[in-house]
Amino acid sequence: MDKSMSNRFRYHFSATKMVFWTCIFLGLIFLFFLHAPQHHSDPVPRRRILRSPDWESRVAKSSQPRSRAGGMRVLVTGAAGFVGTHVSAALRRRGDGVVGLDNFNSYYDPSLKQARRAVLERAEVFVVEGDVNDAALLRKLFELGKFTHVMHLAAQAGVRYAMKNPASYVHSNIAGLVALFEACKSADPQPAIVWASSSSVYGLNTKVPFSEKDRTDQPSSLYAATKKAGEEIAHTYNHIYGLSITGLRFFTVYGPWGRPDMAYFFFTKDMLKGKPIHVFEGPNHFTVARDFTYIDDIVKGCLGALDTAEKSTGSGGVKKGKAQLRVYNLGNTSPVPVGKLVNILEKLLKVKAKKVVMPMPANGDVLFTHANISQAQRDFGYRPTTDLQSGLKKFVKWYLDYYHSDGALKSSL
Ligand SMILES: O=C(O)[C@H]1O[C@H](OP(=O)(O)OP(=O)(O)OC[C@H]2O[C@@H](n3ccc(=O)[nH]c3=O)[C@H](O)[C@@H]2O)[C@H](O)[C@@H](O)[C@@H]1O
Repeated sequence: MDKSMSNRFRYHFSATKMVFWTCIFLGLIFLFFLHAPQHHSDPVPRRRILRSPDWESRVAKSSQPRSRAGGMRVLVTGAAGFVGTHVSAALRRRGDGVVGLDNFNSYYDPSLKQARRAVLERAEVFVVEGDVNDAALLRKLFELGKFTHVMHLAAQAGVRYAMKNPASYVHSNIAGLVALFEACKSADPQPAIVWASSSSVYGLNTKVPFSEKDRTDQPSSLYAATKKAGEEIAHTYNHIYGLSITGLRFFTVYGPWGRPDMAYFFFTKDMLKGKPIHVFEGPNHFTVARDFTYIDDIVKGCLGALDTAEKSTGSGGVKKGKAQLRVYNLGNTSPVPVGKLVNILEKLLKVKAKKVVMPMPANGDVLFTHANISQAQRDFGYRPTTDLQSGLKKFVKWYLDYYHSDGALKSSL
C-alpha cells in the first residue's frame, strides 16, 4: 500500500468509527428522553387514561340526587382515596348526587384504590379517572354535573414523603387546588367548596389543645406548608370571586380502607409479618402522640360542613357579595402516645411487636397533636364518638378480611 492510500484508508476508517460512535451517542440520548418521566412533578408517571364511551352520561346520571328533595350535587375529588371513598358513599347513601374524580396514582398500591372504586360503583357512585390539574376535564365535569358542592379531597398526603418528592406536593396541593378554584369560580352555578386541610398546619405550635385561633405560621414539613398555603389561597378566591370555602383540618384519620403509608397501617402489616417497627420518641424520651380520629367521625364532620356551607355569591367569574370562609379542626380531642397505639395493635392482632424505639428523625413530623373542636361542635354539631381502641378493632377486622381472606368485607364499607 502506498502512503497516500494508507492515509486514505486510515481517514476512511476513522470517519466510519466517528459515524458509528455518533450513532451510539445519539441513540443513547434518544433512549434517555424516551424513558425520562414526562411529568416531573407527579408522584409517579401517569398512565394513559382511557374513559369508557358512555362516561359523560354516567357523570350526568351519578350527579343526580336520588331520594332527598333538594339533595346536593357533589363532586368529590380524591374519591378513590381513603376519606374520599367513605364520604362519597355516605353522601350517596342519604340520597345526594355524587360524582368522583381520582387520578389513581401509585403513591400507594393502586389496587386498593381500584377496590375502593369497585365499592363505590356498587353504591352507584361513578368515579372518573383524571387529574384536578386538567382544566378542560374540570370544565366538562361542571357542565355535565351542575355541582352545587365540591368536596375537595384530592391531595398529595403524607408528611415524611415530602422530603422524597417535594414537587408532587406542589403539583397536587398547590397547582391542583388553584386549578380546582379556577374551575369553581367560572362554573355556573358556582359551587360551595369544602376541602381537606390538615392538623399539620399547627407545625411547631406548642399551645394545646390546638385551636383555629392559634398561630399556623411555623409549618415543620413541606406537606404542612402546602396545606397552609392552600388556606391562604382559599382566602384569595373567597375574597375576589365570592366562593364559599370551608377548610377542614383533619387530625391523623384512621380506619377500614385506610392509607397504607400511615403508621397504624404499616405497623399492622409489619407486625403480622414479624418484622421490626420503628417507634419514634422526642428529645429526652418525650412521648410522641397523635389525636387519632376515626373515619366515621371525620365523615360526619365532612357532611356537617357541607350541610352548613352557604352558597357562593359570584357568577360569571365575578363576585356579587361577601361569601362564607371557614376553617375547622376535625380531631378526636384525646391524644394517644404512639407506644399505646402499638400496645392496642398487639392485643388485637395477638402478636408481640418487635419495637425499635428511636429518636424521631428530622423529617417534618411534629411531636404531638391535640384538637380543640369547639367551633365544629358549635356550628354543625361535630362530636367524635370512637376511641382508638374501638376504631382500631374495626380497622384490624377489615385488614384481616381484606388481605388475609376472600371475605365479604372486601365488597363493603
Ligand atoms: O393529621 C394530619 O395532619 C396528618 O396525619 C397523618 O400524619 P401523621 O400524624 O404523621 O400520621 P402517621 O404518618 O401515621 O404517623 C403517626 C405517628 O406515628 C409516628 N411514626 C411514624 C412512622 C414510624 O415509622 N414510626 C412512628 O413512630 C409518627 O411520628 C406519628 O407520631 C397523615 O399521614 C397526613 O396526611 C395528615 O395530614
